[in-house]
Amino acid sequence: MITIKDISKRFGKLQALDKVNLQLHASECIALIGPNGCGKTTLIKIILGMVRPDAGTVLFKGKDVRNEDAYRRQIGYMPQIGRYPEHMTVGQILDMIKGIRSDETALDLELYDQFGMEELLQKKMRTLSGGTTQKVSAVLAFLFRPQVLILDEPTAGLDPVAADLLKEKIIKERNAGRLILITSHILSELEDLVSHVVFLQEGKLMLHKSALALKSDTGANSLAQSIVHLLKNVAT
Ligand SMILES: Nc1ncnc2c1ncn2[C@@H]1O[C@H](COP(=O)(O)OP(=O)(O)OP(=O)(O)O)[C@@H](O)[C@H]1O
Repeated sequence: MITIKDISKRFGKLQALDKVNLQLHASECIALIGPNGCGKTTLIKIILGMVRPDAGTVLFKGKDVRNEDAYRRQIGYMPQIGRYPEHMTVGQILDMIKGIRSDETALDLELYDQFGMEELLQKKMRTLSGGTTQKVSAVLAFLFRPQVLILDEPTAGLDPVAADLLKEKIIKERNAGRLILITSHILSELEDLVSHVVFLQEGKLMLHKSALALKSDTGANSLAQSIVHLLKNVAT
């Protein structure tokens, strides 16, 4: 569904991404992992058209995304830190985004209900805790039933109950055939979610493998263990 071809990006002297190639398909849940600053968020933002690559192309369902905006409607994005107009209420934010979309899709209100958004509608964004702001971001990412979900550290700041609800939702959407790209430093939480692992280091693609192959190659019992194995081997 998404093809990343020879993508490179520099910020001044820093090579944030170096000729990255990837093919991502429907029904996959891909963990995008790697050390701080390895280029994960930059890659996500290039897929979303928020950052322009210096070289290379992104294809969405075979079409080059350059100069094309419509594909973004098919992607739900949950940023690492959601930034919203501070003076607006949760209800106003939701109404505004529904208004911008104005399409006929029946909304997915599952997380809206589970996260108790109804009780928060009158609250101004600036009064929300970090975790509650994350809940608003999660609700928005899933609301329009996108075919692709890009979740950047989605459970960071969520309480354990909310994190569990979000994980259940991710599994449900993966099973319904969506493509899910997720970054997380909490390896144990990827265990039940992930079908494939993409590992970046210093902007380079070091590995793209199925979770099953990774476990059998490393002889580890869990995905978390095999990723630790991988990180240690790369570090030495
Ligand atoms: N707009 C920018 N201007 C300058 N440098 C940038 C910019 N955006 C990212 N970088 C740099 O590019 C590198 C990759 O950043 P990126 O945010 O993609 O890393 P990451 O893998 O998502 O890190 P983390 O795990 O900490 O979230 C970092 O060194 C970062 O400082």
